[in-house]
Amino acid sequence: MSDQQTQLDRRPVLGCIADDVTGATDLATNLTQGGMRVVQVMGVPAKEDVAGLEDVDAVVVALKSRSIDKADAIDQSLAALRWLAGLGASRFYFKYCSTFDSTDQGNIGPVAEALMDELGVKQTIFCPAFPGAGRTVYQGHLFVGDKLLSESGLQDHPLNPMTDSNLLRVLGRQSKRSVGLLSHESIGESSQACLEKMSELADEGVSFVVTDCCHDDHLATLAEAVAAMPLITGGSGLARYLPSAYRSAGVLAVGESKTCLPTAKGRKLILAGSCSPATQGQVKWMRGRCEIWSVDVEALMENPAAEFDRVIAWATATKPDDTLLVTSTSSPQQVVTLQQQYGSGQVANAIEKLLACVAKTLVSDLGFRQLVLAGGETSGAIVRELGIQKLRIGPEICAGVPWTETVGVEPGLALALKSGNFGGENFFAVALEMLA
Ligand SMILES: Nc1ncnc2c1ncn2[C@@H]1O[C@H](COP(=O)(O)OP(=O)(O)O)[C@@H](O)[C@H]1O
Ligand SMILES: O=C(O)[C@@H](O)C(=O)COP(=O)(O)O
Repeated sequence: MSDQQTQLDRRPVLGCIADDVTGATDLATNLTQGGMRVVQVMGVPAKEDVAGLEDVDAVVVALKSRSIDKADAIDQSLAALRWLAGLGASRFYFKYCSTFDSTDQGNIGPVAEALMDELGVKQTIFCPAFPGAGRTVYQGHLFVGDKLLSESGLQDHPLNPMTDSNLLRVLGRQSKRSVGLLSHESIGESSQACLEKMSELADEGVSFVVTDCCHDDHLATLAEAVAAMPLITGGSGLARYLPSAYRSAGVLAVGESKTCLPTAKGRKLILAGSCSPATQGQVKWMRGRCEIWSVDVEALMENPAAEFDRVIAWATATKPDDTLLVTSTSSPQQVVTLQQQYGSGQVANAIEKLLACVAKTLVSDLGFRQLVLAGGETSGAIVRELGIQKLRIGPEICAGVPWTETVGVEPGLALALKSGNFGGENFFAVALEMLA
């Protein structure tokens, strides 16, 4: 038994590694709804840091490894795996985006491969589907609502444009492993049929299995089929059905998880760095409904300190009960122009840094305590700047986005970390009204 385990009453059943922070809360809320007690930690904690992890069923480690160099993503993911294994977890979940955000270099395939090697696992599944949020997979092709991934707006993502909807091809470019399909026919039949098909694929040397999934019943069947696998990979949809599958398999006690809204009181702040179509619509919807600062990205690139000073001066001049929204969201054409002018990494970093520094100053100097953040990379940068280490998961605002509350830091904050492409057009207002 490891030192970590001796300090815990029970071992978590499931250890999760999420490649971004909004993805982590998405996963955590789905596991919670399935009845697991879940804690989310930011980055890989120190070995001895097990506070707050007593009596949990699942622990989610939130990394910021989606758009970094693949060697670094592998190192961080392996460190997370080892820390979770040290807690006693025996099953692991690698969570990435339901829109499979990645490039030909990775990081989904290479990280999955490294985790498989570390665990001595020969086969794993790739299940990004999340029908509740409109993500389905048919014959290995990913759809967002009624559109193929490559026509859904994700083809214009600033960091990982998704221009191919065929996940077998996408993974085939990221790894030398053989990739196969578990089709909706097997999944529609039964979990036993899935196991037989996966075993056939294994005999053919297929170690990466992309799973079709058209609706929630498919996820439930798939969850049963994979309940014994040491490593599974996917979006968060499958997570909703895993707790029940684990209970049926006898590895998770019957229990319920209760969630409650965060109690932090204070000013309300929305920070949106996502350029996804959903966030663009949500920002537009807020016009006239709160005070908005649109970042002048060109001015920021020329003189970051001056743009920061302007945002803070504007925020300081607002009334104490105003809700503030600071956004850099731009149309695909504007993003391309800015990237050509300054470089995509440079623009992304400068905006993330600005929003993170604005968040820090508004929290520490102006009493903002209820924060809604839009965008995975954006949220990762802000949460890091705020020094947040653990989150308690609260009630869901929309599919995949819960309210959360910081644990163990002063001042306590209510945080909603929204995936760029999640939520209806009134998401920001709905989220904040829940706390009113
Ligand atoms: N106007 C812009 N031009 C170029 N890049 C931008 C702009 N606004 C934001 N970005 C960058 O785009 C990235 C958006 O990623 P992210 O925050 O993960 O959103 P999403 O959840 O939509 O993927 C961030 O790195 C952000 O800094
Ligand atoms: O699976 C999903 O779609 C989300 O959980 C997710 O990963 C969000 O990523 P961002 O769109 O970058 O916020």
